[in-house]
Amino acid sequence: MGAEVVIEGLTKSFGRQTIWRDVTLTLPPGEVSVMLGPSGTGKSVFLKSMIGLLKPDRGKCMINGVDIVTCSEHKLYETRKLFGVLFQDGALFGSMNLYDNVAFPLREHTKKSETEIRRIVLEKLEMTGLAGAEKKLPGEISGGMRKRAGLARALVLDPEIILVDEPDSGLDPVRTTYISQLFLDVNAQSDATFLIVTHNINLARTVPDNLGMLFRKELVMFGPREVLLTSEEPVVKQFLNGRMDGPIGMSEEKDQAQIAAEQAMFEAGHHAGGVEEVTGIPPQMQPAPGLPTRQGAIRRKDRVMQILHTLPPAAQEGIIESLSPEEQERYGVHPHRGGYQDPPTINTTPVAPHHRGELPSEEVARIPGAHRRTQGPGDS
Ligand SMILES: Nc1ncnc2c1ncn2[C@@H]1O[C@H](COP(=O)(O)OP(=O)(O)OP(=O)(O)O)[C@@H](O)[C@H]1O
Repeated sequence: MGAEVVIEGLTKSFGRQTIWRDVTLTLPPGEVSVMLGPSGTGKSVFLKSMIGLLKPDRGKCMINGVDIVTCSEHKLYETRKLFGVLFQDGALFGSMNLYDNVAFPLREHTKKSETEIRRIVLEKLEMTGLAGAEKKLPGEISGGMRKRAGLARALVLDPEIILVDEPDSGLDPVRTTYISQLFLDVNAQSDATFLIVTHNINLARTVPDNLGMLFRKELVMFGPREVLLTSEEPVVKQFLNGRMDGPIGMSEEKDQAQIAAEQAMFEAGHHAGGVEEVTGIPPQMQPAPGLPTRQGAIRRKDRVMQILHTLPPAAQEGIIESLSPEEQERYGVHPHRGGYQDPPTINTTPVAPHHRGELPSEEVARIPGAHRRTQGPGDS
Protein backbone atom coordinates (compact mmCIF):
# COMPACT_ATOMS: atom_id res chain seq x y z
CA MET A 1 0.00 0.00 0.00
CA GLY A 2 1.17 3.54 -0.73
CA ALA A 3 2.21 5.86 2.07
CA GLU A 4 -0.11 8.36 3.70
CA VAL A 5 1.06 11.99 3.53
CA VAL A 6 -0.11 14.28 6.31
CA ILE A 7 0.48 17.98 5.74
CA GLU A 8 -0.23 20.44 8.54
CA GLY A 9 0.02 24.22 8.46
CA LEU A 10 2.58 24.21 5.65
CA THR A 11 3.69 27.71 4.64
CA LYS A 12 6.19 28.76 1.99
CA SER A 13 7.60 32.17 1.09
CA PHE A 14 10.39 33.42 -1.12
CA GLY A 15 11.75 36.48 0.65
CA ARG A 16 8.71 38.66 1.35
CA GLN A 17 6.49 36.89 -1.18
CA THR A 18 4.23 34.33 0.49
CA ILE A 19 3.40 31.58 -1.99
CA TRP A 20 0.84 29.75 0.18
CA ARG A 21 0.19 29.57 3.89
CA ASP A 22 -1.30 27.13 6.39
CA VAL A 23 -1.92 24.33 3.93
CA THR A 24 -3.40 21.35 5.79
CA LEU A 25 -4.47 18.18 4.04
CA THR A 26 -4.02 14.41 4.07
CA LEU A 27 -3.29 12.33 1.00
CA PRO A 28 -4.92 9.02 1.84
CA PRO A 29 -2.76 5.98 1.05
CA GLY A 30 -3.23 4.52 -2.41
CA GLU A 31 -5.76 7.16 -3.48
CA VAL A 32 -5.38 9.49 -6.43
CA SER A 33 -5.55 13.19 -5.55
CA VAL A 34 -5.45 16.21 -7.85
CA MET A 35 -4.46 19.76 -6.87
CA LEU A 36 -5.88 22.48 -9.09
CA GLY A 37 -5.02 26.14 -9.11
CA PRO A 38 -4.60 29.08 -11.47
CA SER A 39 -1.12 29.64 -12.92
CA GLY A 40 1.38 30.92 -10.42
CA THR A 41 -0.50 29.79 -7.30
CA GLY A 42 2.45 27.66 -6.29
CA LYS A 43 1.45 24.14 -7.31
CA SER A 44 4.96 23.22 -8.47
CA VAL A 45 6.43 24.82 -5.34
CA PHE A 46 4.05 22.61 -3.35
CA LEU A 47 5.33 19.42 -5.03
CA LYS A 48 8.95 20.47 -4.56
CA SER A 49 8.28 21.19 -0.88
CA MET A 50 6.80 17.71 -0.44
CA ILE A 51 10.03 16.05 -1.51
CA GLY A 52 12.27 18.44 0.35
CA LEU A 53 13.70 20.18 -2.75
CA LEU A 54 12.35 23.42 -1.26
CA LYS A 55 12.17 24.12 2.45
CA PRO A 56 8.85 25.41 3.79
CA ASP A 57 9.02 28.18 6.42
CA ARG A 58 6.83 26.29 8.86
CA GLY A 59 4.41 23.40 9.15
CA LYS A 60 4.79 19.66 8.83
CA CYS A 61 4.85 17.15 6.02
CA MET A 62 4.71 13.70 7.62
CA ILE A 63 5.51 10.58 5.62
CA ASN A 64 5.74 7.25 7.45
CA GLY A 65 6.33 9.11 10.71
CA VAL A 66 9.11 11.34 9.29
CA ASP A 67 8.57 15.09 9.08
CA ILE A 68 10.48 15.99 5.94
CA VAL A 69 10.47 19.69 6.90
CA THR A 70 12.62 19.18 9.99
CA CYS A 71 14.29 15.78 9.56
CA SER A 72 18.02 15.24 9.07
CA GLU A 73 19.59 15.18 5.60
CA HIS A 74 20.07 11.43 5.97
CA LYS A 75 16.37 10.82 6.77
CA LEU A 76 15.37 13.11 3.92
CA TYR A 77 17.56 11.13 1.51
CA GLU A 78 15.98 7.87 2.72
CA THR A 79 12.41 9.25 2.60
CA ARG A 80 12.89 10.61 -0.91
CA LYS A 81 13.33 7.04 -2.11
CA LEU A 82 9.62 6.53 -1.40
CA PHE A 83 8.79 9.08 -4.11
CA GLY A 84 8.57 8.78 -7.85
CA VAL A 85 8.28 12.15 -9.57
CA LEU A 86 7.08 12.83 -13.10
CA PHE A 87 8.19 16.32 -14.09
CA GLN A 88 6.44 18.33 -16.83
CA ASP A 89 8.83 17.42 -19.65
CA GLY A 90 9.76 13.98 -18.32
CA ALA A 91 13.18 15.42 -17.32
CA LEU A 92 15.00 12.79 -19.38
CA PHE A 93 18.73 12.92 -20.14
CA GLY A 94 18.87 13.92 -23.81
CA SER A 95 22.03 11.94 -24.58
CA MET A 96 20.79 8.63 -23.13
CA ASN A 97 18.38 6.25 -24.83
CA LEU A 98 15.12 5.35 -23.07
CA TYR A 99 16.56 2.13 -21.65
CA ASP A 100 19.46 3.94 -19.94
CA ASN A 101 17.20 6.79 -18.80
CA VAL A 102 14.82 4.35 -17.11
CA ALA A 103 17.71 2.28 -15.70
CA PHE A 104 19.39 5.38 -14.25
CA PRO A 105 17.78 5.42 -10.75
CA LEU A 106 18.43 1.67 -10.36
CA ARG A 107 22.11 2.06 -11.25
CA GLU A 108 22.38 5.15 -9.05
CA HIS A 109 20.50 4.00 -5.94
CA THR A 110 20.67 0.19 -5.86
CA LYS A 111 23.27 -2.54 -6.14
CA LYS A 112 21.13 -4.63 -8.51
CA SER A 113 22.82 -6.67 -11.23
CA GLU A 114 22.43 -5.63 -14.88
CA THR A 115 20.27 -8.74 -15.41
CA GLU A 116 17.89 -7.65 -12.66
CA ILE A 117 17.95 -4.05 -13.93
CA ARG A 118 17.05 -5.28 -17.41
CA ARG A 119 14.06 -7.20 -16.06
CA ILE A 120 12.75 -4.16 -14.18
CA VAL A 121 13.37 -1.66 -17.00
CA LEU A 122 11.63 -3.82 -19.59
CA GLU A 123 8.71 -4.41 -17.21
CA LYS A 124 8.22 -0.65 -16.63
CA LEU A 125 8.60 0.15 -20.33
CA GLU A 126 5.97 -2.49 -21.09
CA MET A 127 3.69 -1.08 -18.36
CA THR A 128 3.88 2.39 -19.91
CA GLY A 129 3.34 1.19 -23.49
CA LEU A 130 6.96 1.72 -24.57
CA ALA A 131 8.06 -1.85 -25.22
CA GLY A 132 10.35 -1.84 -28.26
CA ALA A 133 11.29 1.86 -27.91
CA GLU A 134 14.22 1.31 -25.55
CA LYS A 135 16.89 2.35 -28.09
CA LYS A 136 15.22 5.67 -28.97
CA LEU A 137 16.67 8.96 -27.79
CA PRO A 138 14.31 11.44 -26.06
CA GLY A 139 14.69 13.81 -29.03
CA GLU A 140 13.38 11.16 -31.41
CA ILE A 141 10.03 10.56 -29.72
CA SER A 142 6.80 12.51 -29.19
CA GLY A 143 6.00 14.58 -26.10
CA GLY A 144 3.49 11.95 -24.95
CA MET A 145 6.10 9.19 -25.24
CA ARG A 146 8.60 11.33 -23.32
CA LYS A 147 6.10 11.68 -20.50
CA ARG A 148 5.47 7.95 -20.48
CA ALA A 149 9.23 7.34 -20.37
CA GLY A 150 9.45 9.79 -17.45
CA LEU A 151 6.71 7.79 -15.74
CA ALA A 152 8.53 4.49 -16.41
CA ARG A 153 11.64 5.99 -14.82
CA ALA A 154 9.61 7.27 -11.84
CA LEU A 155 8.32 3.71 -11.28
CA VAL A 156 11.55 1.69 -11.25
CA LEU A 157 12.18 2.04 -7.51
CA ASP A 158 8.57 0.95 -6.77
CA PRO A 159 7.58 4.27 -5.18
CA GLU A 160 4.90 4.50 -2.52
CA ILE A 161 4.05 8.06 -3.54
CA ILE A 162 3.94 9.33 -7.12
CA LEU A 163 3.95 13.08 -7.76
CA VAL A 164 3.02 14.36 -11.20
CA ASP A 165 3.54 17.96 -12.33
CA GLU A 166 1.12 19.09 -15.07
CA PRO A 167 0.88 15.86 -17.07
CA ASP A 168 -1.16 17.63 -19.76
CA SER A 169 1.42 20.31 -20.56
CA GLY A 170 2.19 20.13 -24.26
CA LEU A 171 -0.29 17.29 -24.87
CA ASP A 172 -3.54 17.35 -26.81
CA PRO A 173 -6.76 16.39 -24.95
CA VAL A 174 -6.75 12.83 -26.30
CA ARG A 175 -3.13 12.15 -25.26
CA THR A 176 -3.93 13.73 -21.89
CA THR A 177 -6.73 11.21 -21.42
CA TYR A 178 -4.39 8.36 -22.40
CA ILE A 179 -1.83 9.41 -19.80
CA SER A 180 -4.63 9.80 -17.22
CA GLN A 181 -5.68 6.23 -18.00
CA LEU A 182 -2.09 5.17 -17.45
CA PHE A 183 -2.04 6.79 -13.99
CA LEU A 184 -5.13 4.85 -12.96
CA ASP A 185 -3.69 1.63 -14.42
CA VAL A 186 -0.42 2.14 -12.54
CA ASN A 187 -2.36 2.94 -9.38
CA ALA A 188 -4.38 -0.28 -9.76
CA GLN A 189 -1.20 -2.32 -10.16
CA SER A 190 0.92 -0.61 -7.50
CA ASP A 191 -1.55 0.88 -4.97
CA ALA A 192 0.79 3.92 -4.80
CA THR A 193 -0.50 7.24 -3.49
CA PHE A 194 -0.80 9.80 -6.31
CA LEU A 195 -0.77 13.59 -6.26
CA ILE A 196 -1.21 15.25 -9.66
CA VAL A 197 -1.03 19.03 -10.04
CA THR A 198 -2.77 20.37 -13.10
CA HIS A 199 -4.97 23.05 -14.68
CA ASN A 200 -6.73 20.44 -16.74
CA ILE A 201 -10.45 20.46 -16.08
CA ASN A 202 -11.23 17.15 -17.80
CA LEU A 203 -8.57 15.38 -15.81
CA ALA A 204 -9.76 16.97 -12.58
CA ARG A 205 -13.36 16.00 -13.25
CA THR A 206 -12.80 12.38 -14.18
CA VAL A 207 -9.57 11.01 -12.70
CA PRO A 208 -9.09 11.65 -8.97
CA ASP A 209 -10.59 10.33 -5.77
CA ASN A 210 -9.85 13.67 -4.07
CA LEU A 211 -9.65 17.20 -5.39
CA GLY A 212 -8.10 20.32 -3.95
CA MET A 213 -7.58 23.86 -5.11
CA LEU A 214 -5.01 26.53 -4.28
CA PHE A 215 -6.02 30.17 -4.69
CA ARG A 216 -5.16 33.47 -3.02
CA LYS A 217 -2.20 31.89 -1.28
CA GLU A 218 -4.41 29.35 0.50
CA LEU A 219 -5.89 25.94 0.08
CA VAL A 220 -9.48 26.76 -0.91
CA MET A 221 -10.70 23.21 -0.45
CA PHE A 222 -9.45 19.67 -0.32
CA GLY A 223 -11.63 16.61 0.00
CA PRO A 224 -13.50 13.89 -1.87
CA ARG A 225 -13.94 14.85 -5.54
CA GLU A 226 -17.68 15.25 -5.09
CA VAL A 227 -17.13 18.23 -2.75
CA LEU A 228 -15.36 20.41 -5.34
CA LEU A 229 -17.41 19.17 -8.27
CA THR A 230 -20.66 20.26 -6.60
CA SER A 231 -19.24 23.37 -4.94
CA GLU A 232 -21.06 26.70 -5.27
CA GLU A 233 -17.89 28.57 -4.33
CA PRO A 234 -17.39 31.17 -7.12
CA VAL A 235 -13.67 30.59 -7.58
CA VAL A 236 -14.17 26.82 -7.87
CA LYS A 237 -17.10 27.15 -10.30
CA GLN A 238 -15.21 29.67 -12.43
CA PHE A 239 -12.14 27.46 -12.61
CA LEU A 240 -14.03 24.24 -13.38
CA ASN A 241 -15.80 26.01 -16.25
CA GLY A 242 -12.80 27.97 -17.53
CA ARG A 243 -14.74 31.24 -17.64
CA MET A 244 -13.70 34.88 -17.33
CA ASP A 245 -16.55 35.90 -15.01
CA GLY A 246 -15.47 35.24 -11.45
CA PRO A 247 -12.75 36.13 -8.96
CA ILE A 248 -9.81 34.82 -11.04
CA GLY A 249 -8.36 37.46 -13.37
CA MET A 250 -5.82 37.58 -16.19
CA SER A 251 -2.71 37.59 -14.03
CA GLU A 252 -3.95 37.55 -10.46
CA GLU A 253 -7.11 38.01 -8.44
CA LYS A 254 -9.37 40.86 -9.54
CA ASP A 255 -10.17 43.99 -7.57
CA GLN A 256 -13.75 45.20 -7.07
CA ALA A 257 -13.50 47.81 -9.86
CA GLN A 258 -12.43 45.21 -12.40
CA ILE A 259 -15.15 42.79 -11.29
CA ALA A 260 -17.80 45.53 -11.69
CA ALA A 261 -16.50 46.60 -15.13
CA GLU A 262 -16.43 43.01 -16.37
CA GLN A 263 -19.85 42.24 -14.93
CA ALA A 264 -21.29 45.15 -16.95
CA MET A 265 -19.57 43.77 -20.06
CA PHE A 266 -20.99 40.26 -19.56
CA GLU A 267 -24.47 41.64 -18.81
CA ALA A 268 -24.26 43.55 -22.09
CA GLY A 269 -23.87 40.18 -23.84
CA HIS A 270 -20.11 39.64 -24.06
CA HIS A 271 -19.31 35.89 -23.94
CA ALA A 272 -17.49 34.98 -20.72
CA GLY A 273 -15.75 32.10 -22.50
CA GLY A 274 -15.57 28.52 -21.35
CA VAL A 275 -18.29 25.99 -21.72
CA GLU A 276 -21.85 26.65 -20.67
CA GLU A 277 -21.96 25.82 -16.98
CA VAL A 278 -20.82 22.23 -16.74
CA THR A 279 -22.27 20.93 -13.51
CA GLY A 280 -22.59 17.63 -11.75
CA ILE A 281 -20.30 14.72 -11.12
CA PRO A 282 -19.21 12.73 -14.16
CA PRO A 283 -18.31 9.08 -13.63
CA GLN A 284 -14.73 8.46 -12.56
CA MET A 285 -12.37 6.77 -15.05
CA GLN A 286 -11.53 3.17 -14.19
CA PRO A 287 -8.43 1.01 -14.69
CA ALA A 288 -8.31 -0.79 -18.04
CA PRO A 289 -10.23 -4.09 -18.18
CA GLY A 290 -8.21 -7.03 -16.90
CA LEU A 291 -6.25 -4.98 -14.34
CA PRO A 292 -6.77 -5.46 -10.61
CA THR A 293 -9.44 -3.43 -8.81
CA ARG A 294 -7.96 -0.30 -7.26
CA GLN A 295 -7.44 -1.04 -3.56
CA GLY A 296 -7.29 2.70 -2.89
CA ALA A 297 -10.78 3.08 -4.35
CA ILE A 298 -12.12 0.31 -2.11
CA ARG A 299 -10.60 1.89 1.02
CA ARG A 300 -11.82 5.31 -0.13
CA LYS A 301 -15.41 4.17 -0.26
CA ASP A 302 -15.32 3.17 3.42
CA ARG A 303 -13.40 6.30 4.36
CA VAL A 304 -15.76 8.66 2.58
CA MET A 305 -18.84 6.90 3.95
CA GLN A 306 -17.46 7.43 7.46
CA ILE A 307 -17.21 11.22 6.91
CA LEU A 308 -20.30 11.46 4.68
CA HIS A 309 -22.37 13.36 7.25
CA THR A 310 -19.70 16.08 7.45
CA LEU A 311 -19.88 16.85 3.70
CA PRO A 312 -22.14 19.41 1.98
CA PRO A 313 -25.54 17.96 0.93
CA ALA A 314 -24.87 18.04 -2.83
CA ALA A 315 -21.63 16.10 -2.34
CA GLN A 316 -23.45 13.58 -0.15
CA GLU A 317 -26.04 13.02 -2.84
CA GLY A 318 -23.38 12.58 -5.51
CA ILE A 319 -21.53 10.02 -3.41
CA ILE A 320 -24.68 8.04 -2.59
CA GLU A 321 -25.75 8.03 -6.24
CA SER A 322 -22.35 6.70 -7.28
CA LEU A 323 -22.86 3.58 -5.13
CA SER A 324 -24.37 0.42 -6.56
CA PRO A 325 -27.74 -0.68 -5.06
CA GLU A 326 -25.87 -3.40 -3.12
CA GLU A 327 -23.42 -0.85 -1.71
CA GLN A 328 -26.28 1.50 -0.78
CA GLU A 329 -27.83 -1.42 1.06
CA ARG A 330 -24.55 -2.30 2.79
CA TYR A 331 -23.96 1.29 3.94
CA GLY A 332 -27.62 1.80 4.79
CA VAL A 333 -28.10 4.86 2.55
CA HIS A 334 -30.55 5.77 -0.21
CA PRO A 335 -30.51 8.39 -2.97
CA HIS A 336 -32.44 11.41 -1.77
CA ARG A 337 -32.69 14.09 -4.42
CA GLY A 338 -33.32 17.67 -3.43
CA GLY A 339 -32.34 17.85 0.18
CA TYR A 340 -30.19 16.85 3.06
CA GLN A 341 -30.81 13.47 4.56
CA ASP A 342 -30.17 12.23 8.04
CA PRO A 343 -26.69 10.89 8.61
CA PRO A 344 -26.75 7.18 7.86
CA THR A 345 -25.71 4.42 10.16
CA ILE A 346 -22.73 3.13 8.31
CA ASN A 347 -21.48 -0.43 8.26
CA THR A 348 -17.92 0.16 7.16
CA THR A 349 -15.00 -2.20 7.35
CA PRO A 350 -12.67 -0.94 10.10
CA VAL A 351 -9.64 0.86 8.71
CA ALA A 352 -6.46 1.32 10.75
CA PRO A 353 -6.56 4.91 12.11
CA HIS A 354 -3.12 5.83 10.72
CA HIS A 355 -4.19 4.66 7.27
CA ARG A 356 -7.60 6.22 7.14
CA GLY A 357 -6.35 9.47 5.66
CA GLU A 358 -9.44 10.95 7.22
CA LEU A 359 -9.74 14.69 7.17
CA PRO A 360 -10.83 16.53 10.27
CA SER A 361 -14.31 17.71 9.34
CA GLU A 362 -13.30 21.38 9.54
CA GLU A 363 -10.68 20.75 6.83
CA VAL A 364 -13.00 19.00 4.40
CA ALA A 365 -14.11 22.22 2.82
CA ARG A 366 -12.16 25.30 3.79
CA ILE A 367 -12.61 28.66 2.15
CA PRO A 368 -10.23 31.49 2.99
CA GLY A 369 -12.01 34.36 4.65
CA ALA A 370 -15.25 32.45 5.00
CA HIS A 371 -16.04 30.01 7.76
CA ARG A 372 -18.09 27.30 6.15
CA ARG A 373 -20.19 25.47 8.64
CA THR A 374 -19.74 21.78 8.11
CA GLN A 375 -22.98 19.89 8.23
CA GLY A 376 -23.22 17.61 11.20
CA PRO A 377 -25.62 15.06 12.59
CA GLY A 378 -29.01 16.62 13.23
CA ASP A 379 -28.41 19.61 10.91
CA SER A 380 -30.98 20.13 8.22
N1 LIG B 1 13.07 29.19 -6.54
C1 LIG B 1 12.24 30.21 -6.55
N2 LIG B 1 12.60 31.41 -6.09
C2 LIG B 1 11.76 32.46 -6.05
N3 LIG B 1 10.46 32.41 -6.46
C3 LIG B 1 10.02 31.23 -6.95
C4 LIG B 1 10.88 30.07 -7.01
N4 LIG B 1 10.15 29.04 -7.52
C5 LIG B 1 8.91 29.54 -7.75
N5 LIG B 1 8.83 30.83 -7.43
C6 LIG B 1 7.63 31.68 -7.51
O1 LIG B 1 6.56 31.00 -6.88
C7 LIG B 1 5.33 31.30 -7.52
C8 LIG B 1 4.58 30.01 -7.81
O2 LIG B 1 5.27 29.27 -8.81
P1 LIG B 1 4.82 27.82 -9.29
O3 LIG B 1 5.68 27.48 -10.45
O4 LIG B 1 4.82 26.88 -8.15
O5 LIG B 1 3.32 28.08 -9.75
P2 LIG B 1 2.33 27.07 -10.46
O6 LIG B 1 1.03 27.15 -9.73
O7 LIG B 1 2.99 25.72 -10.57
O8 LIG B 1 2.18 27.76 -11.86
P3 LIG B 1 1.94 27.13 -13.33
O9 LIG B 1 0.60 26.51 -13.25
O10 LIG B 1 2.00 28.32 -14.22
O11 LIG B 1 3.08 26.14 -13.54
C9 LIG B 1 5.67 32.09 -8.77
O12 LIG B 1 5.44 33.45 -8.50
C10 LIG B 1 7.16 31.85 -8.95
O13 LIG B 1 7.78 32.95 -9.54
